[in-house]
Amino acid sequence: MRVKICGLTTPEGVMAAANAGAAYVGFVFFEKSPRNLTIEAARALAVEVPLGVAKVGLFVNSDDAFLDAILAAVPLDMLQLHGSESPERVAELRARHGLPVMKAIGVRVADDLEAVDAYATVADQLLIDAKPAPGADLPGGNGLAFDWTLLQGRRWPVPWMLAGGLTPDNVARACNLTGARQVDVSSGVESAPGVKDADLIAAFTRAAATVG
Ligand SMILES: O=C(O)c1ccccc1NCC(=O)[C@H](O)[C@H](O)COP(=O)(O)O
Repeated sequence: MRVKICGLTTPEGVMAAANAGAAYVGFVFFEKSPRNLTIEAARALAVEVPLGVAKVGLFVNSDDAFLDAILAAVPLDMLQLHGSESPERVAELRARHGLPVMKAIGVRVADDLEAVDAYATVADQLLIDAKPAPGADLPGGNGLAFDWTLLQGRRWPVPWMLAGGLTPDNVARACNLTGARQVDVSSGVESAPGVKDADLIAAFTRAAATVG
């Protein structure tokens, strides 16, 4: 089981994630988010991430200039695209930056899964997340779960992660229901929006590790 802890904002949070065995740490570059990082803050965090833990930058419909500026300063290992980027834009960014790209897809009903196939041919990984409520400020990181049974029997040709409303209490059940072997969490390991809790991070990775 591989765990991604998303929306880290402090060195303590990064170390808590690494010490708990996270395979990925996520840094948010989206102004409206309580987890948003400046370039300087992100660089300071990224250089402290232990080798072997992948540093994922989360972007929402970012333009080339913004991505260029972040990538010139912050040593990221993967781009997570969490907006309405088209399959063509995913392919373009993957080629332009030479980094693997994970495309997030929001799911509320079965029809939402139709979009996944188009991205599975151009992205390196998929992030299957809950679709936010209409009018929500954030396209992700809302602590909202979706109906996990929608994923039963679904398979894609690239690795995928399950996200959306996961917590230490529900992550094992979510993985057993969906067959997920990678999970992503943000709100479920926070004591307040944007404030990661080391005990919850450790509890989350322990619970994920119980999945057979
Ligand atoms: O975390 C944010 O603030 C955020 C902002 C804009 C786009 C995506 C964002 N977060 C995505 C995630 O943290 C996760 O990939 C995923 O949505 C799960 O979040 P949560 O339900 O809070 O565990």
